[in-house]
Amino acid sequence: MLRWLTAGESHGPELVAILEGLPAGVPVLLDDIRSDLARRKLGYGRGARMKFEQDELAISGGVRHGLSLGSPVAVRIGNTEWPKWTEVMSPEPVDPEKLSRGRGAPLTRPRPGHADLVGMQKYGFDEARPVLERASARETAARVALGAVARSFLSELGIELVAHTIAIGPVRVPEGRPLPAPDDVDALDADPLRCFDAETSERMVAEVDLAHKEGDTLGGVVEVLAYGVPPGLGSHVHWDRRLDSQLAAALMGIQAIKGVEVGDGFLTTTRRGSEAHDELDLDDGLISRVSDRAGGTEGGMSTGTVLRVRAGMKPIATVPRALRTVDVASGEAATAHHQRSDVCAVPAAGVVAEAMVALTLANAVLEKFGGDSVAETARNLRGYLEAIPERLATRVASAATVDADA
Ligand SMILES: Cc1cc2nc3c(=O)[nH]c(=O)nc-3n(C[C@H](O)[C@H](O)[C@H](O)COP(=O)(O)O)c2cc1C
Ligand SMILES: C=C(O[C@@H]1CC(C(=O)O)=C[C@@H](OP(=O)(O)O)[C@H]1O)C(=O)O
Repeated sequence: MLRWLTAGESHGPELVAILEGLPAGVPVLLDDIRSDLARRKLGYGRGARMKFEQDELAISGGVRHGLSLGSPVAVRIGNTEWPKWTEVMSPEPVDPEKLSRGRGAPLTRPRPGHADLVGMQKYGFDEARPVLERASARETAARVALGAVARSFLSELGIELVAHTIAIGPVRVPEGRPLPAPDDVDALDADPLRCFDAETSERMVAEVDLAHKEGDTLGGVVEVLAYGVPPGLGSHVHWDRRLDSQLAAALMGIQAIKGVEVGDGFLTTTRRGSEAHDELDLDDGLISRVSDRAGGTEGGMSTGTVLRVRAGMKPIATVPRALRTVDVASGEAATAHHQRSDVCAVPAAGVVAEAMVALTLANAVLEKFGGDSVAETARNLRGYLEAIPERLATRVASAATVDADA
Protein backbone atom coordinates (compact mmCIF):
# COMPACT_ATOMS: atom_id res chain seq x y z
CA MET A 1 0.00 0.00 0.00
CA LEU A 2 1.16 3.49 -0.83
CA ARG A 3 0.53 6.22 1.73
CA TRP A 4 1.34 9.89 1.47
CA LEU A 5 1.12 12.98 3.63
CA THR A 6 1.92 16.61 3.06
CA ALA A 7 2.51 19.43 5.55
CA GLY A 8 3.27 23.12 5.31
CA GLU A 9 1.53 26.46 4.89
CA SER A 10 1.40 28.68 1.82
CA HIS A 11 3.72 31.33 3.29
CA GLY A 12 5.57 29.09 5.73
CA PRO A 13 9.21 28.12 5.26
CA GLU A 14 8.54 25.04 3.15
CA LEU A 15 6.22 22.22 2.17
CA VAL A 16 7.17 18.70 3.15
CA ALA A 17 5.80 15.45 1.79
CA ILE A 18 6.34 11.79 2.51
CA LEU A 19 5.54 8.85 0.26
CA GLU A 20 5.57 5.52 2.07
CA GLY A 21 5.36 2.11 0.44
CA LEU A 22 7.22 2.84 -2.80
CA PRO A 23 9.21 -0.24 -3.89
CA ALA A 24 12.99 -0.06 -4.30
CA GLY A 25 14.59 0.58 -7.67
CA VAL A 26 12.27 3.31 -8.95
CA PRO A 27 14.20 6.09 -10.72
CA VAL A 28 13.71 9.27 -8.68
CA LEU A 29 15.55 12.22 -10.18
CA LEU A 30 15.35 15.76 -8.85
CA ASP A 31 15.20 17.07 -12.40
CA ASP A 32 12.10 15.01 -13.18
CA ILE A 33 10.34 16.31 -10.09
CA ARG A 34 11.47 19.87 -10.85
CA SER A 35 10.09 19.55 -14.34
CA ASP A 36 6.65 18.57 -12.99
CA LEU A 37 6.77 21.40 -10.44
CA ALA A 38 7.53 23.80 -13.28
CA ARG A 39 4.60 22.42 -15.29
CA ARG A 40 2.29 23.12 -12.33
CA LYS A 41 3.15 26.80 -12.51
CA LEU A 42 2.24 27.07 -16.17
CA GLY A 43 -0.96 28.38 -17.62
CA TYR A 44 -2.37 31.58 -18.97
CA GLY A 45 -4.18 33.46 -16.20
CA ARG A 46 -2.06 32.45 -13.23
CA GLY A 47 -1.20 35.20 -10.76
CA ALA A 48 1.96 37.16 -10.07
CA ARG A 49 3.23 34.78 -7.40
CA MET A 50 3.87 32.07 -10.00
CA LYS A 51 6.32 34.36 -11.80
CA PHE A 52 8.58 35.14 -8.87
CA GLU A 53 8.27 32.14 -6.55
CA GLN A 54 10.73 29.32 -7.14
CA ASP A 55 10.06 25.78 -5.90
CA GLU A 56 13.26 24.93 -4.02
CA LEU A 57 13.29 21.17 -4.08
CA ALA A 58 15.30 18.81 -1.86
CA ILE A 59 15.04 15.09 -1.16
CA SER A 60 15.62 14.18 2.48
CA GLY A 61 15.18 10.44 2.42
CA GLY A 62 14.29 7.27 0.59
CA VAL A 63 16.48 7.82 -2.48
CA ARG A 64 20.11 6.96 -3.17
CA HIS A 65 21.97 7.58 -6.40
CA GLY A 66 18.76 8.31 -8.26
CA LEU A 67 16.87 5.18 -7.19
CA SER A 68 14.30 4.62 -4.45
CA LEU A 69 15.43 2.49 -1.51
CA GLY A 70 12.05 1.12 -0.44
CA SER A 71 12.08 3.42 2.59
CA PRO A 72 9.79 6.47 2.84
CA VAL A 73 10.60 9.07 0.20
CA ALA A 74 10.70 12.52 1.81
CA VAL A 75 10.72 15.74 -0.20
CA ARG A 76 10.95 19.38 0.85
CA ILE A 77 9.92 22.35 -1.25
CA GLY A 78 11.12 25.68 0.08
CA ASN A 79 8.80 28.67 -0.32
CA THR A 80 10.96 31.47 -1.66
CA GLU A 81 8.29 33.90 -0.39
CA TRP A 82 9.23 32.92 3.17
CA PRO A 83 11.68 35.76 3.96
CA LYS A 84 8.79 38.22 3.67
CA TRP A 85 6.64 36.17 6.05
CA THR A 86 9.05 35.17 8.83
CA GLU A 87 7.12 37.10 11.48
CA VAL A 88 3.60 36.54 10.19
CA MET A 89 4.17 32.79 9.93
CA SER A 90 6.75 32.37 12.68
CA PRO A 91 6.41 29.06 14.56
CA GLU A 92 7.68 30.95 17.62
CA PRO A 93 5.43 33.42 19.49
CA VAL A 94 5.61 36.96 18.08
CA ASP A 95 4.79 40.28 19.75
CA PRO A 96 1.10 40.87 18.76
CA GLU A 97 1.88 44.56 18.25
CA LYS A 98 4.08 43.59 15.28
CA LEU A 99 1.18 41.71 13.73
CA SER A 100 -1.36 44.49 13.89
CA ARG A 101 -0.32 46.14 10.61
CA GLY A 102 0.60 45.26 7.02
CA ARG A 103 0.93 41.58 6.11
CA GLY A 104 0.29 40.52 9.68
CA ALA A 105 -2.97 42.44 10.08
CA PRO A 106 -5.85 40.14 11.07
CA LEU A 107 -7.94 38.99 8.11
CA THR A 108 -11.43 39.55 9.43
CA ARG A 109 -13.25 39.79 6.09
CA PRO A 110 -13.63 36.12 5.15
CA ARG A 111 -13.64 35.41 1.40
CA PRO A 112 -16.72 33.58 0.11
CA GLY A 113 -15.76 30.36 -1.66
CA HIS A 114 -12.75 29.86 0.60
CA ALA A 115 -12.27 27.89 3.81
CA ASP A 116 -11.97 31.21 5.71
CA LEU A 117 -15.26 31.53 7.62
CA VAL A 118 -16.08 27.91 8.38
CA GLY A 119 -12.43 27.28 9.24
CA MET A 120 -12.57 30.09 11.81
CA GLN A 121 -15.77 28.64 13.29
CA LYS A 122 -14.46 25.10 13.39
CA TYR A 123 -10.90 25.71 14.64
CA GLY A 124 -11.69 28.63 16.93
CA PHE A 125 -9.73 31.43 15.21
CA ASP A 126 -10.85 35.05 15.12
CA GLU A 127 -9.22 35.76 11.78
CA ALA A 128 -8.72 33.78 8.57
CA ARG A 129 -4.91 33.69 8.23
CA PRO A 130 -4.44 30.43 10.20
CA VAL A 131 -7.04 28.78 7.96
CA LEU A 132 -6.22 30.08 4.51
CA GLU A 133 -2.53 29.33 4.83
CA ARG A 134 -3.19 25.61 4.77
CA ALA A 135 -6.30 25.68 2.58
CA SER A 136 -4.27 27.37 -0.18
CA ALA A 137 -3.47 25.34 -3.26
CA ARG A 138 0.21 26.09 -2.64
CA GLU A 139 0.05 22.65 -1.00
CA THR A 140 -0.52 21.06 -4.39
CA ALA A 141 3.19 21.58 -5.16
CA ALA A 142 3.90 18.86 -2.59
CA ARG A 143 1.40 16.51 -4.20
CA VAL A 144 2.86 17.12 -7.63
CA ALA A 145 6.33 16.25 -6.30
CA LEU A 146 5.03 12.93 -4.97
CA GLY A 147 3.00 12.43 -8.12
CA ALA A 148 6.21 12.69 -10.17
CA VAL A 149 7.65 9.83 -8.13
CA ALA A 150 4.48 7.76 -8.59
CA ARG A 151 4.59 8.48 -12.32
CA SER A 152 8.14 7.20 -12.52
CA PHE A 153 7.08 3.96 -10.81
CA LEU A 154 4.14 3.56 -13.20
CA SER A 155 6.34 4.30 -16.18
CA GLU A 156 8.60 1.38 -15.23
CA LEU A 157 5.48 -0.79 -15.69
CA GLY A 158 4.50 0.76 -19.03
CA ILE A 159 1.80 3.04 -17.59
CA GLU A 160 2.00 6.64 -18.84
CA LEU A 161 -0.20 9.61 -18.00
CA VAL A 162 -1.10 12.87 -19.64
CA ALA A 163 -3.50 15.65 -18.62
CA HIS A 164 -5.02 18.34 -20.79
CA THR A 165 -7.57 21.14 -20.56
CA ILE A 166 -11.06 20.40 -21.87
CA ALA A 167 -12.84 23.64 -20.94
CA ILE A 168 -12.19 27.14 -19.62
CA GLY A 169 -15.46 28.68 -18.47
CA PRO A 170 -17.93 28.21 -21.34
CA VAL A 171 -15.22 27.54 -23.98
CA ARG A 172 -14.93 23.81 -24.52
CA VAL A 173 -13.04 21.42 -26.78
CA PRO A 174 -15.68 19.89 -29.09
CA GLU A 175 -16.47 16.22 -28.39
CA GLY A 176 -14.70 13.71 -30.61
CA ARG A 177 -11.39 15.62 -31.00
CA PRO A 178 -8.22 13.45 -30.90
CA LEU A 179 -6.89 12.67 -27.43
CA PRO A 180 -3.30 13.57 -26.58
CA ALA A 181 -0.78 10.77 -26.07
CA PRO A 182 1.94 10.93 -23.38
CA ASP A 183 4.43 12.08 -26.06
CA ASP A 184 2.35 15.20 -26.56
CA VAL A 185 3.26 16.61 -23.13
CA ASP A 186 5.78 19.11 -24.52
CA ALA A 187 3.24 20.42 -27.02
CA LEU A 188 0.64 20.70 -24.24
CA ASP A 189 3.06 22.52 -21.95
CA ALA A 190 3.80 24.95 -24.77
CA ASP A 191 0.12 25.79 -25.17
CA PRO A 192 -1.04 28.71 -22.98
CA LEU A 193 -3.95 26.70 -21.56
CA ARG A 194 -2.49 23.17 -21.93
CA CYS A 195 -5.24 22.53 -24.47
CA PHE A 196 -4.68 20.01 -27.29
CA ASP A 197 -6.96 21.80 -29.73
CA ALA A 198 -5.26 24.93 -31.10
CA GLU A 199 -8.43 26.64 -32.24
CA THR A 200 -10.17 26.12 -28.89
CA SER A 201 -7.04 27.26 -27.07
CA GLU A 202 -7.16 30.62 -28.86
CA ARG A 203 -10.74 31.11 -27.77
CA MET A 204 -9.76 30.14 -24.22
CA VAL A 205 -7.04 32.82 -24.17
CA ALA A 206 -9.62 35.40 -25.26
CA GLU A 207 -11.98 34.21 -22.51
CA VAL A 208 -9.26 34.60 -19.84
CA ASP A 209 -8.40 38.08 -21.17
CA LEU A 210 -12.05 39.09 -21.00
CA ALA A 211 -12.51 37.81 -17.44
CA HIS A 212 -9.29 39.56 -16.38
CA LYS A 213 -10.39 42.82 -17.95
CA GLU A 214 -13.73 42.61 -16.18
CA GLY A 215 -12.13 41.90 -12.78
CA ASP A 216 -13.46 38.39 -12.80
CA THR A 217 -12.20 34.79 -12.65
CA LEU A 218 -12.78 31.47 -14.41
CA GLY A 219 -12.93 27.73 -13.78
CA GLY A 220 -13.00 24.85 -16.21
CA VAL A 221 -12.49 21.16 -16.82
CA VAL A 222 -9.35 19.04 -17.11
CA GLU A 223 -9.00 15.47 -18.30
CA VAL A 224 -6.39 12.92 -17.24
CA LEU A 225 -5.59 9.98 -19.50
CA ALA A 226 -3.62 6.92 -18.43
CA TYR A 227 -2.28 4.54 -21.07
CA GLY A 228 -1.02 1.03 -20.41
CA VAL A 229 -3.19 0.39 -17.34
CA PRO A 230 -3.65 -3.39 -17.03
CA PRO A 231 -7.15 -4.82 -16.57
CA GLY A 232 -8.18 -5.58 -13.02
CA LEU A 233 -6.98 -2.67 -10.86
CA GLY A 234 -9.60 -1.92 -8.19
CA SER A 235 -12.50 -4.26 -7.49
CA HIS A 236 -16.25 -4.60 -7.83
CA VAL A 237 -16.59 -6.28 -4.42
CA HIS A 238 -16.77 -3.27 -2.10
CA TRP A 239 -17.43 0.45 -2.53
CA ASP A 240 -14.09 1.71 -1.34
CA ARG A 241 -12.15 -0.83 -3.38
CA ARG A 242 -13.61 0.48 -6.65
CA LEU A 243 -10.94 2.19 -8.75
CA ASP A 244 -13.46 4.78 -9.98
CA SER A 245 -14.41 5.73 -6.41
CA GLN A 246 -10.75 6.05 -5.46
CA LEU A 247 -10.05 8.24 -8.48
CA ALA A 248 -13.09 10.39 -7.73
CA ALA A 249 -11.97 10.91 -4.12
CA ALA A 250 -8.43 11.72 -5.20
CA LEU A 251 -9.62 14.31 -7.72
CA MET A 252 -12.27 15.80 -5.43
CA GLY A 253 -9.53 16.22 -2.84
CA ILE A 254 -7.91 18.93 -4.98
CA GLN A 255 -8.77 22.49 -3.94
CA ALA A 256 -11.65 23.93 -6.02
CA ILE A 257 -12.57 20.66 -7.79
CA LYS A 258 -16.35 20.38 -7.63
CA GLY A 259 -17.15 17.58 -10.07
CA VAL A 260 -15.57 14.40 -11.38
CA GLU A 261 -16.51 12.34 -14.40
CA VAL A 262 -15.26 8.92 -15.43
CA GLY A 263 -15.24 8.48 -19.20
CA ASP A 264 -18.18 10.25 -20.80
CA GLY A 265 -19.63 10.77 -17.31
CA PHE A 266 -22.73 12.98 -17.29
CA LEU A 267 -22.99 12.88 -21.08
CA THR A 268 -23.64 9.15 -20.78
CA THR A 269 -26.76 9.89 -18.71
CA THR A 270 -28.32 11.58 -21.74
CA ARG A 271 -27.84 8.53 -23.99
CA ARG A 272 -29.95 5.46 -24.54
CA GLY A 273 -28.41 2.25 -23.22
CA SER A 274 -27.78 1.05 -26.76
CA GLU A 275 -25.56 4.12 -27.33
CA ALA A 276 -23.95 4.32 -23.92
CA HIS A 277 -21.71 1.30 -23.52
CA ASP A 278 -18.63 -0.19 -25.13
CA GLU A 279 -19.60 -3.28 -27.10
CA LEU A 280 -17.18 -6.17 -27.33
CA ASP A 281 -15.78 -7.47 -30.58
CA LEU A 282 -12.98 -9.76 -31.71
CA ASP A 283 -9.84 -8.15 -33.06
CA ASP A 284 -7.04 -10.45 -34.22
CA GLY A 285 -8.19 -13.14 -31.79
CA LEU A 286 -8.31 -10.72 -28.85
CA ILE A 287 -11.45 -9.27 -27.28
CA SER A 288 -11.63 -5.53 -27.94
CA ARG A 289 -14.13 -2.77 -27.24
CA VAL A 290 -15.56 -0.94 -30.22
CA SER A 291 -15.72 2.38 -28.34
CA ASP A 292 -14.33 3.86 -25.13
CA ARG A 293 -17.20 5.70 -23.55
CA ALA A 294 -16.75 4.17 -20.11
CA GLY A 295 -13.30 5.70 -19.73
CA GLY A 296 -11.46 2.51 -18.91
CA THR A 297 -13.38 1.14 -15.94
CA GLU A 298 -16.24 -1.31 -15.61
CA GLY A 299 -17.52 -2.53 -12.25
CA GLY A 300 -14.96 -0.42 -10.44
CA MET A 301 -12.06 -2.18 -12.20
CA SER A 302 -9.72 -0.98 -14.92
CA THR A 303 -10.53 -2.65 -18.22
CA GLY A 304 -7.16 -2.20 -19.96
CA THR A 305 -8.48 0.50 -22.29
CA VAL A 306 -7.34 4.11 -21.90
CA LEU A 307 -8.31 5.38 -18.46
CA ARG A 308 -10.07 8.73 -18.82
CA VAL A 309 -11.21 10.89 -15.91
CA ARG A 310 -12.27 14.53 -15.77
CA ALA A 311 -12.26 17.07 -12.97
CA GLY A 312 -14.33 20.26 -12.98
CA MET A 313 -12.83 23.31 -11.24
CA LYS A 314 -14.93 26.15 -9.93
CA PRO A 315 -13.92 29.73 -10.80
CA ILE A 316 -11.21 31.20 -8.55
CA ALA A 317 -12.95 32.45 -5.41
CA THR A 318 -10.74 35.48 -4.75
CA VAL A 319 -12.55 37.59 -7.31
CA PRO A 320 -10.76 40.90 -8.00
CA ARG A 321 -14.15 42.63 -8.16
CA ALA A 322 -14.44 41.65 -4.54
CA LEU A 323 -17.44 39.66 -3.30
CA ARG A 324 -19.67 40.78 -0.44
CA THR A 325 -18.84 39.55 3.03
CA VAL A 326 -19.11 40.53 6.69
CA ASP A 327 -16.23 41.93 8.72
CA VAL A 328 -16.31 39.58 11.69
CA ALA A 329 -14.43 42.10 13.87
CA SER A 330 -16.92 44.96 13.40
CA GLY A 331 -20.00 42.95 12.40
CA GLU A 332 -20.42 45.34 9.47
CA ALA A 333 -21.05 44.53 5.82
CA ALA A 334 -17.79 44.62 3.85
CA THR A 335 -16.08 43.38 0.71
CA ALA A 336 -13.87 40.30 0.87
CA HIS A 337 -10.17 40.53 1.50
CA HIS A 338 -8.21 40.54 -1.79
CA GLN A 339 -4.50 40.93 -2.45
CA ARG A 340 -3.67 39.13 -5.67
CA SER A 341 -4.93 35.96 -7.21
CA ASP A 342 -5.01 33.72 -10.22
CA VAL A 343 -7.67 34.61 -12.82
CA CYS A 344 -7.68 30.99 -13.93
CA ALA A 345 -5.68 28.04 -12.59
CA VAL A 346 -7.25 25.27 -14.65
CA PRO A 347 -4.05 24.23 -16.52
CA ALA A 348 -2.23 23.95 -13.18
CA ALA A 349 -5.12 21.93 -11.77
CA GLY A 350 -4.61 19.51 -14.69
CA VAL A 351 -1.04 18.87 -13.61
CA VAL A 352 -2.23 18.35 -10.02
CA ALA A 353 -4.97 16.01 -11.25
CA GLU A 354 -2.37 14.02 -13.15
CA ALA A 355 -0.35 13.67 -9.93
CA MET A 356 -3.39 12.53 -7.95
CA VAL A 357 -4.31 9.96 -10.61
CA ALA A 358 -0.69 8.74 -10.65
CA LEU A 359 -0.67 8.29 -6.87
CA THR A 360 -4.04 6.50 -6.97
CA LEU A 361 -2.97 4.17 -9.78
CA ALA A 362 0.38 3.46 -8.13
CA ASN A 363 -1.46 2.46 -4.96
CA ALA A 364 -3.88 0.25 -6.93
CA VAL A 365 -0.96 -1.40 -8.74
CA LEU A 366 0.78 -2.16 -5.46
CA GLU A 367 -2.41 -3.48 -3.93
CA LYS A 368 -2.85 -5.90 -6.83
CA PHE A 369 0.76 -6.84 -7.61
CA GLY A 370 2.76 -5.97 -4.48
CA GLY A 371 6.53 -6.07 -4.70
CA ASP A 372 9.34 -4.68 -2.58
CA SER A 373 11.33 -3.85 -5.68
CA VAL A 374 9.98 -2.50 -8.94
CA ALA A 375 11.43 -5.58 -10.67
CA GLU A 376 9.28 -7.77 -8.43
CA THR A 377 6.16 -5.68 -9.17
CA ALA A 378 6.89 -5.93 -12.92
CA ARG A 379 7.38 -9.72 -12.64
CA ASN A 380 4.08 -10.11 -10.80
CA LEU A 381 2.27 -7.94 -13.34
CA ARG A 382 3.71 -9.97 -16.25
CA GLY A 383 2.79 -13.24 -14.56
CA TYR A 384 -0.79 -12.06 -14.02
CA LEU A 385 -1.24 -10.93 -17.63
CA GLU A 386 0.26 -14.16 -18.94
CA ALA A 387 -2.11 -16.21 -16.77
CA ILE A 388 -5.25 -14.66 -18.29
CA PRO A 389 -6.59 -17.45 -20.54
CA GLU A 390 -6.44 -16.74 -24.27
CA ARG A 391 -10.23 -16.80 -24.62
CA LEU A 392 -10.53 -13.89 -22.12
CA ALA A 393 -7.56 -11.88 -23.29
CA THR A 394 -7.88 -8.19 -24.25
CA ARG A 395 -5.32 -5.78 -25.62
CA VAL A 396 -3.97 -3.22 -23.13
CA ALA A 397 -4.13 0.24 -24.72
CA SER A 398 -0.54 1.23 -24.16
CA ALA A 399 1.21 4.47 -25.06
CA ALA A 400 3.13 2.47 -27.68
CA THR A 401 -0.07 1.45 -29.50
CA VAL A 402 -1.35 5.03 -29.49
CA ASP A 403 1.94 6.35 -30.87
CA ALA A 404 1.85 3.69 -33.60
CA ASP A 405 -1.76 4.68 -34.51
CA ALA A 406 -0.93 8.38 -34.62
C1 LIG B 1 -3.61 25.05 -8.80
C2 LIG B 1 -4.63 25.83 -8.03
C3 LIG B 1 -4.43 27.21 -7.86
C4 LIG B 1 -5.39 27.97 -7.16
N1 LIG B 1 -5.20 29.30 -7.05
C5 LIG B 1 -6.13 30.05 -6.42
C6 LIG B 1 -6.00 31.48 -6.33
O1 LIG B 1 -5.03 32.08 -6.78
N2 LIG B 1 -6.99 32.17 -5.71
C7 LIG B 1 -8.09 31.54 -5.18
O2 LIG B 1 -8.97 32.22 -4.66
N3 LIG B 1 -8.23 30.20 -5.24
C8 LIG B 1 -7.29 29.43 -5.83
N4 LIG B 1 -7.44 28.09 -5.88
C9 LIG B 1 -8.62 27.45 -5.27
C10 LIG B 1 -8.65 27.56 -3.75
O3 LIG B 1 -7.50 26.99 -3.16
C11 LIG B 1 -9.90 26.83 -3.22
O4 LIG B 1 -11.04 27.25 -3.94
C12 LIG B 1 -10.12 27.13 -1.75
O5 LIG B 1 -9.05 26.61 -0.99
C13 LIG B 1 -11.45 26.58 -1.19
O6 LIG B 1 -11.57 25.20 -1.39
P1 LIG B 1 -12.80 24.57 -2.21
O7 LIG B 1 -12.90 25.39 -3.48
O8 LIG B 1 -12.38 23.18 -2.51
O9 LIG B 1 -14.02 24.69 -1.40
C14 LIG B 1 -6.52 27.32 -6.59
C15 LIG B 1 -6.68 25.93 -6.74
C16 LIG B 1 -5.76 25.19 -7.47
C17 LIG B 1 -5.97 23.71 -7.63
C1 LIG C 1 1.04 29.72 -4.23
C2 LIG C 1 0.34 29.01 -5.07
O1 LIG C 1 -0.97 29.22 -5.40
C3 LIG C 1 -1.73 30.08 -4.60
C4 LIG C 1 -3.03 29.37 -4.36
C5 LIG C 1 -4.02 30.27 -3.75
C6 LIG C 1 -5.21 29.64 -3.14
O2 LIG C 1 -5.99 30.38 -2.49
O3 LIG C 1 -5.40 28.44 -3.30
C7 LIG C 1 -3.89 31.64 -3.79
C8 LIG C 1 -2.69 32.32 -4.36
O4 LIG C 1 -1.78 32.58 -3.32
P1 LIG C 1 -1.39 34.07 -2.93
O5 LIG C 1 -2.65 34.66 -2.42
O6 LIG C 1 -0.33 33.98 -1.89
O7 LIG C 1 -0.91 34.68 -4.21
C9 LIG C 1 -1.97 31.40 -5.33
O8 LIG C 1 -0.76 32.00 -5.72
C10 LIG C 1 0.92 27.88 -5.79
O9 LIG C 1 0.15 27.24 -6.52
O10 LIG C 1 2.14 27.60 -5.62
